[in-house]
Amino acid sequence: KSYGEELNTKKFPKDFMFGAATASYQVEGAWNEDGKGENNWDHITHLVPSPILNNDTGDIACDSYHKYKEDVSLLKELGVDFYRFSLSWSRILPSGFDNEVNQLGVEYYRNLIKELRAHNITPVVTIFHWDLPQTIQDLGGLQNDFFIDRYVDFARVCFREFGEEVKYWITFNEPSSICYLGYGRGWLMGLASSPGIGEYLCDHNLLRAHAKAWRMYDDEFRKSQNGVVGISISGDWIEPSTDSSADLEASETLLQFTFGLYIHPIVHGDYPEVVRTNVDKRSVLQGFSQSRLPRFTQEEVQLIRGTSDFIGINMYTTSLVTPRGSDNISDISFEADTGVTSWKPEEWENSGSSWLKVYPKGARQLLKWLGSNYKGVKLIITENGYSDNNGTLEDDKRISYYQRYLSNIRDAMEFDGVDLFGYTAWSLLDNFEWISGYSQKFGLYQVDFNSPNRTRTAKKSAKWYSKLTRTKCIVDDCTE
Ligand SMILES: O=S(=O)(O)CCCN1CCN(CCO[C@@H]2O[C@H](CO)[C@@H](O)[C@H](O)[C@H]2O)CC1
Repeated sequence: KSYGEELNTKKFPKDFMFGAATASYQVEGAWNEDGKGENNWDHITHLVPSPILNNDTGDIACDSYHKYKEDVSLLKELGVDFYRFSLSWSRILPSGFDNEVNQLGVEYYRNLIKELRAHNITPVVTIFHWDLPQTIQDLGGLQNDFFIDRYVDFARVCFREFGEEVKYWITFNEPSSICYLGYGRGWLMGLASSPGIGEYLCDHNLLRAHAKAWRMYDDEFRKSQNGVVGISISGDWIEPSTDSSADLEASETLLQFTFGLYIHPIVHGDYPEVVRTNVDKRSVLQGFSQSRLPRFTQEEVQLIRGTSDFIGINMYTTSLVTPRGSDNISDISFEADTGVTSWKPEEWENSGSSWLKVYPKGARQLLKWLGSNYKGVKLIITENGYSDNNGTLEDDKRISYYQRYLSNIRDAMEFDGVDLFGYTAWSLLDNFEWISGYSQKFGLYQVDFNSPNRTRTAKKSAKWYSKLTRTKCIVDDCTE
């Protein structure tokens, strides 16, 4: 049974920021309008046969490209301090390269940002949330170090075009989903999977691209624009399946392979010890003359260290872990490199997503682990939310999920000294849930995908959230 059910703390500090999030490919639609170029998701969802459930596509999605003013009115109704959204690279740079800037694409984001600021809502902009120009994916995408400078070129265009109004930037959304799922298991990017090899090339290039973009902002834009640049890291809290030392060590190992793989280089400069050692050792045993995990040069270690003004955390759920029984050395994969096996017990509380089991205590444990491993790093929850499959307006389960998770998050701040400055609900709207299509609903607002109007309707959770943003209180009455 998941624990952390009791609501200890219920009230957030008055300056704590609450927001809501979406992502470009999941809500915008207008996939080929006003000069936008094709991206990997246009490509993947148009494959025949399609790998997407029900052959769903983001061709229209929530039609936020045309309905962004309505979206902002919903955000106003929610009373959020900020709105986290992402930029479609191929809407701004149709060829993927900075040889041609699509002014209509730039205008769309300019108008959205203007509308937000007119309603006193702070824009929090994710530069890359998984939609990659197909031209760059065709060149190997993030597995090719050619990607690094293409990304920095794109980031420079974003800072230049929007940086006067945008002060919060996120370079990448969920490196592990991009690299491990995208190139390791062929899920999110090109469907060509390269477990244990392509995914590490992706990690290595993504970290260097992030660092170069942060340095470029620091050198060329920070003085005049005075913003902050971070990154959003996702992963499960990894709970030892027993309190044996082997399980405790297995938990630490998997946390280092999921969170540490990205945050350790950004904070300390290089990969975590256990990641380096495990992959190097297994690569040698497998006959590789070079480790499958590339090495940073000393110069790159200096380049990457200290390249984040904050760390965003996307948290949803928890996994149990234990060491793997034996090591089949011919198994070239991330999972084998970790040396552990993780799972989610059947009996844990469900959601509308098989991978999302409800385990509120994990929220506190994860923040505590991050706070103690990366002292002095400012944290913000850039995604947390709950799915169902029917999009019901009477979404009491979503409210309960949010209350229990938020209380545990508040506990981490109150009792574990975690330095957290904001929280983001995923998502503002029901939207395109990647290869699950529209079958999983995460929105505070229901979207009617059968109507050409893509009608938005407030769920019960939207009314609850709009009270939370104003009272900072997660229950009806906080006068304890
Ligand atoms: O069981 S499997 O291993 O075969 C599938 C695991 C797939 N999950 C999907 C969710 N993702 C993190 C959350 O992903 C995030 O959260 C939202 C909800 O998913 C997305 O809509 C956002 O775009 C994304 O940022 C981690 C990987």
